[in-house]
Amino acid sequence: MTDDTLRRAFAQDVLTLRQAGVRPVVVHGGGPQIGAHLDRLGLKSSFLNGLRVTTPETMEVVRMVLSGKVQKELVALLNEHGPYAVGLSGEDGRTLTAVKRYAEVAGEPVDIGLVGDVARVNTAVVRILLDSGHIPVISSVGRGEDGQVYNVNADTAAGALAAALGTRILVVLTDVPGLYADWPRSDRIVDRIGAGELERLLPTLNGGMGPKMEACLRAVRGGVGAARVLDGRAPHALLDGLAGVVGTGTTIER
Ligand SMILES: Nc1ncnc2c1ncn2[C@@H]1O[C@H](COP(=O)(O)OP(=O)(O)O)[C@@H](O)[C@H]1O
Ligand SMILES: CC(=O)N[C@@H](CCC(=O)OP(=O)(O)O)C(=O)O
Repeated sequence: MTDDTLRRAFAQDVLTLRQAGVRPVVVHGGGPQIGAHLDRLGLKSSFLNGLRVTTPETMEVVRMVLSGKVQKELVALLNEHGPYAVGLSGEDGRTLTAVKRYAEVAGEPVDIGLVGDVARVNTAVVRILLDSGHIPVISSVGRGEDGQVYNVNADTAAGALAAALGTRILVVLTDVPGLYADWPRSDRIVDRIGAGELERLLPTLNGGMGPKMEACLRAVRGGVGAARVLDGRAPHALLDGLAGVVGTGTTIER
């Protein structure tokens, strides 16, 4: 999403899917864009368990960048060929109700501020948009029942939405070719993995792969047909991945 050519190829893929009768829902993050904006403001930020430690000041930037910048750019790109895409924050229509999430270090919970997990999904507005032929584009910001706005990891938001909508497939685009079997070594990619095996593997995963695989697990456990982690650095990764081009990514099966 930080490379214009890749972003355009992604938008084309989404539009091609829509034209083919698929009803895509786009959930986006924007970690690098948030990082760049925090730098510009001279604000420091750090990650724990792949999650950004989020102060109220950081939250303001996260919300602004995700719902105000990354989302609007993506919507504009999708709408170059027609009035298809509609941007929604997880806050809108109470799509994502969040609950405070803690990191875990040595089995102990660690407070990482305004980071949220998805407690509940309200699919009403998303379904209205899908039924009217639109492409919902959703940012991973949620509101808690406590009135607080929470920073939700984009993979977490996508996994929860996929399960709530009962989608056929969850596709996760990232910056590696898939799940490395022997991380930090990168010579072997896991082709496919079942939910049970992934659950056992989950505590050993670090960095952003933790929330990503947890989201895939949540999706398939929640009834989604399959989840696929694909290398978003390859142009048209989305269409190639769905077409089952051999050697692409990691598939998480029920
Ligand atoms: N087993 C693993 N396989 C692949 N990547 C891993 C693994 N463990 C940790 N990672 C890290 O997770 C990163 C992907 O997560 P993240 O940075 O959150 O991506 P995104 O921004 O796409 O959500 C990779 O770039 C890699 O550094
Ligand atoms: C809690 C948490 O870590 N939130 C993420 C939200 C954006 C995101 O997930 O963006 P990517 O998909 O580009 O990583 C963050 O603040 O970076």
